[in-house]
Amino acid sequence: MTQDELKQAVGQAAIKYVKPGTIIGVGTGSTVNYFIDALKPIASQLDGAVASSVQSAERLRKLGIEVLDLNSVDRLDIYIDGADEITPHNAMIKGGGAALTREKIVSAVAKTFICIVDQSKQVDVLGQFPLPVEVIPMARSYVARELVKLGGMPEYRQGVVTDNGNIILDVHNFEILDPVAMEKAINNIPGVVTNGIFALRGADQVIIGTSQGITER
Ligand SMILES: O=C(CO)[C@H](O)[C@H](O)COP(=O)(O)O
Repeated sequence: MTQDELKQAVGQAAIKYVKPGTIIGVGTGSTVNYFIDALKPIASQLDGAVASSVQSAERLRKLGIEVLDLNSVDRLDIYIDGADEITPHNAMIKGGGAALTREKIVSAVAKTFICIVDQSKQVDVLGQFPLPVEVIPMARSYVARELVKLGGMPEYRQGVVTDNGNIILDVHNFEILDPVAMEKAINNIPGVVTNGIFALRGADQVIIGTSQGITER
């Protein structure tokens, strides 16, 4: 199976966790796009969705699913999203699609974070994928210098402005042996909105598409 077929398979596999009459949290990316497409037959049974990006919101609306403001929702049973890397302990790097801040906020509200990935996203140690950091534009150079002090090589993601009006620094050269400590350390730099390590709140469930079939843990 191709990587795209594996993404489609995990998107479909996540549908069984969507209960009629609920509001769901929906992430961002190509894997999540397959999940949204798979919602089509049950779209009318949902009470709505909270999306982590303008892109996902538009895709949900095309299916007739009402997209709600997070401020009008006090609980989400599930949040479904992809990842750029995931460890056996369910710590992740996210933000390849620049939606990391909203992803972190919406997932924080959800009771269960279900991560859907193809097998290529599995790693033992986070950091091969450059770590996205969302930064207030005026703090870009300062934050970049602080990230160098932490051992990283930040690269400005040219031409990208997040849904929140900020910029992204992609940090190369990190070997993230303690994801919780690193997540906190980077978030402590003034000017950082958030970083793409999801370890303080990792995934609760993971659906993995492999060439041998779907596995869950
Ligand atoms: O964090 C994300 C977007 O900000 C995505 O979940 C992550 O980049 C994975 O994307 P894809 O499913 O396209 O491989």
